[in-house]
Amino acid sequence: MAVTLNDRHITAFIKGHELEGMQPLVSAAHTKLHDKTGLGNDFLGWVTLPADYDREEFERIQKAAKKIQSDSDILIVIGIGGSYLGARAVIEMLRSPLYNSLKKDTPDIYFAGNNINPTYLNEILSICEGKDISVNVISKSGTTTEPALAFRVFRDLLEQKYGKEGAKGRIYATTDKARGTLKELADKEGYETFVIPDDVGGRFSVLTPVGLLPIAVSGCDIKALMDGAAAAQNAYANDDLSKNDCYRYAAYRNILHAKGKSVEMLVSYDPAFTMMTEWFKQLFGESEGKDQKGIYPSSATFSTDLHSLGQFIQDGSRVMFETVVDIQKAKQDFFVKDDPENLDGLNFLSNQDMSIINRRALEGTVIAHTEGGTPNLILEMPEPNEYELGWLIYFFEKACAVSGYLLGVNPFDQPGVESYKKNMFALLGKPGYESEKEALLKKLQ
Ligand SMILES: O=P(O)(O)OC[C@H]1O[C@H](O)[C@H](O)[C@@H](O)[C@@H]1O
Repeated sequence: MAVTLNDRHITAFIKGHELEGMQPLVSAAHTKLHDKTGLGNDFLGWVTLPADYDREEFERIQKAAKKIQSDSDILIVIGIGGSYLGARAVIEMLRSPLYNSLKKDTPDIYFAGNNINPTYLNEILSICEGKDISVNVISKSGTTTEPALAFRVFRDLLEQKYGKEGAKGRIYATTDKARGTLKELADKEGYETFVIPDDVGGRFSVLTPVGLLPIAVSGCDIKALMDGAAAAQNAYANDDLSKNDCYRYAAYRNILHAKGKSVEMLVSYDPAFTMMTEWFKQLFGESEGKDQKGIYPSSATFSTDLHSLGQFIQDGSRVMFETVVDIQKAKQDFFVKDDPENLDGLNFLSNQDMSIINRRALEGTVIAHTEGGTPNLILEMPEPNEYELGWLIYFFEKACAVSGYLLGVNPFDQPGVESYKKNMFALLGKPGYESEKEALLKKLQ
């Protein structure tokens, strides 16, 4: 079954001819993407990846996942940004945000190297005490500070615990095929390595070994994930806006942006989807937010955030639109029983599944927010399974690329990320940054 765009509620904000007017622009973006003639055309490997991924490496991923499942209580996944968010997002969505606390026969999974907070690191280390551990260190560049620092700590821990030879059999490195410090280290130490293809940027890499190894360790069916993405690749291969939901979503975003909607809120009614919204924020934020342009990607999980951000969405500055991911089937439902005494006055909710109550919350909110002046697009995902999620991931990746081209930016670079790094390195005294240090220190006085 397919992920589909329900655009019924957008008609209050966008007229038919506005969408028709976008067709030539969308077709031009489509051609750039498929003929590889647009900005950033070195980074288009993800477009056909679901069909042409490396099958031999895929087998190795599944073998490594089985080994980790059989010899480890805990898998530490070290990475940041595109080398972190996708794996965590898929595991939380398909297994559970409470994955580590569930009764299960797969290892616990902790994510490290996604911040520089010492307390967080210490807490993970103490959880590891007395447990068998494997480590998957992930970095495309192989030089990112946060994961490199965390890996130094966990490499040391594994070598202390298992000896150099034992540690070697428990460390898996996912990185560039040839370049970077991590690749050199992995080759020198003899770790098993997995390759992030040159032409797939970090934020588009969840369907490469970056995401696939940790996701497989959690017990998800990575073949079905890839099959869903491949189905989406087929479904969105035609540029006709009336038949291509992915492109229609990109076009609507662009029209709304031109009408002053500068914030998109990705919303779901399932806490398991919350990390998917974090993945979405990197994907769209780094792809579109440049040259002083772009829609600011934000997120909310309802009904939770209806009790915090709901007021603003209904009634605050009219700067945002919502994209609601409507996951139409709950993994597990809960039957709300009748209470003969009805002391809490809740019998109007009883004798039905809780998912129905959640659905009424969605329906009521979509109408309220739309009437309040916040446009709502709805993405219907029939079931929370591997196939559908693979489809949804590809949907967002392709929509993001087309949106970026419609906006006139290079969706595949992230030059703005370097500024803070330069300052941080200078302040920490990294060799090569000496001249900047003094000037920065003066600014801090
Ligand atoms: O995979 P890595 O090379 O370690 O990069 C991890 C992340 O860090 C960078 O600063 C970029 O802004 C991200 O796009 C990237 O996903």
